[in-house]
Amino acid sequence: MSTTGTLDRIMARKRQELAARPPMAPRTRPMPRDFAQGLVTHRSGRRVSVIAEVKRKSPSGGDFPHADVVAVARAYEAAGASAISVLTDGPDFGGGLEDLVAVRAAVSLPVLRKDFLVAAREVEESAQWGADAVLLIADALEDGELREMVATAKAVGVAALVEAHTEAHAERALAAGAKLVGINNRNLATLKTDTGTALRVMPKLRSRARVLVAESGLKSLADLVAAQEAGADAVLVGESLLREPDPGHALRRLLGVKDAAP
Ligand SMILES: O=C(O)c1ccccc1NCC(=O)[C@H](O)[C@H](O)COP(=O)(O)O
Repeated sequence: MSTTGTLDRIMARKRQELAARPPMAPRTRPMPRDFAQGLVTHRSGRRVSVIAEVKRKSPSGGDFPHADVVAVARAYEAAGASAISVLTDGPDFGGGLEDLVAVRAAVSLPVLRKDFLVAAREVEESAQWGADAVLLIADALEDGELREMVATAKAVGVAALVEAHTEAHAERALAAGAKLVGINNRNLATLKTDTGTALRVMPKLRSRARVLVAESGLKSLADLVAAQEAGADAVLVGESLLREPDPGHALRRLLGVKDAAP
């Protein structure tokens, strides 16, 4: 692939980690929750859905002040989130699969496993650990890998949110069979964020994707309205909520809830 920088470094580490570990022991999968349906219920309504993210740190943002990701996820649900995104990468994001299990047990919302998956076997494992959806990064996967991982997700009944940073990679996502497409405003090679990225790319995909998600760098109700007008069903928001002392209150404010004072 042509990307260089942070994403390449993480993907190379992930490939090494996978090669060095045996397959995980089978687990009893909890009853799946419908990730896509939860995101499109607002399509005819007043606003986009929010996938609210928990993570303890990130390469671009450093440390976030909320170690208890379960408490944050509960607050997000109470504030009106439609799904929770859980970073399960340890070295760069401070998370793990135990967070996925704990968050899912604490909320009734669908849960996205946000990680840097490199093989179909990890999609199957994600389902067993209770993920209702997995993130796949088109920019970092070859066409064959992407097709196989999307097909595996379908076969095991997990939603695949296929993320791209450019229109060309979004086209590859659709060609690989993706029905849920995320446009990441953050360039994962350079970590620079431009919230205009999703606004430019999403209209070109709208008629061909079941679900469109604008991701990264979103901070205000105006950002959500712009995403909705460009065709988004949902937005994925982490850092702007996690920087606040009360992430649940921050989400209510983001959603324009009247009692959420500034
Ligand atoms: O955020 C990073 O620094 C990062 C670095 C390398 C790969 C992925 C990275 N982030 C993933 C995401 O894009 C975000 O977690 C997600 O879209 C939420 O974005 P934000 O609201 O800006 O936290």
